[in-house]
Amino acid sequence: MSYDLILLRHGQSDWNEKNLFTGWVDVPLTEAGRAEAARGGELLAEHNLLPDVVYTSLLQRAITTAHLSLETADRLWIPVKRDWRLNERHYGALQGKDKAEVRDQYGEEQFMLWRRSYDTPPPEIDDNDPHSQTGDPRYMDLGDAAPKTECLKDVVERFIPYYESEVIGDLKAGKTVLLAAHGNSLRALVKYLDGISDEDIAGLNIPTGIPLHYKLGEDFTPLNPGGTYLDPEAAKDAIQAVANQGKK
Ligand SMILES: O=C(O)[C@@H](CO)OP(=O)(O)O
Repeated sequence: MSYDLILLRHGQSDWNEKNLFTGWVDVPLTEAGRAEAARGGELLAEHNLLPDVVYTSLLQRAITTAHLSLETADRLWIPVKRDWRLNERHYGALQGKDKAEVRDQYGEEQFMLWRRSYDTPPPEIDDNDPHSQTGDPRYMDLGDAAPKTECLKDVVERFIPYYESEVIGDLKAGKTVLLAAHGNSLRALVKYLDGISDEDIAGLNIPTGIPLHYKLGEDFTPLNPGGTYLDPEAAKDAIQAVANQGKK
């Protein structure tokens, strides 16, 4: 018995293109990002990995990516489950800031600590910051639990319990699950699936728009550790591009 789980980071967003820290800011896909999403759907169809259910975050770049890929794969009709727990990591006071400028201002070490360390969150975002989510109706139910910054550990702590209680149930029922989410929320899940250490996860980057297939065994651990990118060549270059962000 095995289970099919597909992780899909959204296609390029406006702020990926501009090299800005994004987090919970709800920016749209670029035209290139929309094309990546459609190509993602083609890859699903080519590999006969047709999702039976899709999970998305509450952010339009993941929602649109899921929609465009499912449209291409002719699976627009499947059930959709959306939850804030799949959201990108909240980037705190860095949201809206230029990555290269932050790196120049604070230095490489602090930049990488904020960006990739497991447990050092950026400073909290101020409620009056134009990029704060305070008052956003989609997070009203969260009340005081709504984050104002997060490190990767915080994402693991919100996302993994949800994965275990919701997603595993669908997998158990024999459904092929597509999870359309974000660079850091998917890093949190990959850390958990592959048992990556707090230190080593710093070196793992996920490219936009390329489906990553995990075949899970009976105990829901990967039969193909690290997963399999459906377009491995494109993934290699794209992973390097994410790693180099902030460099000039
Ligand atoms: O800005 C962000 O929200 C994320 C993903 O684009 O960036 P990074 O890869 O630097 O964590």
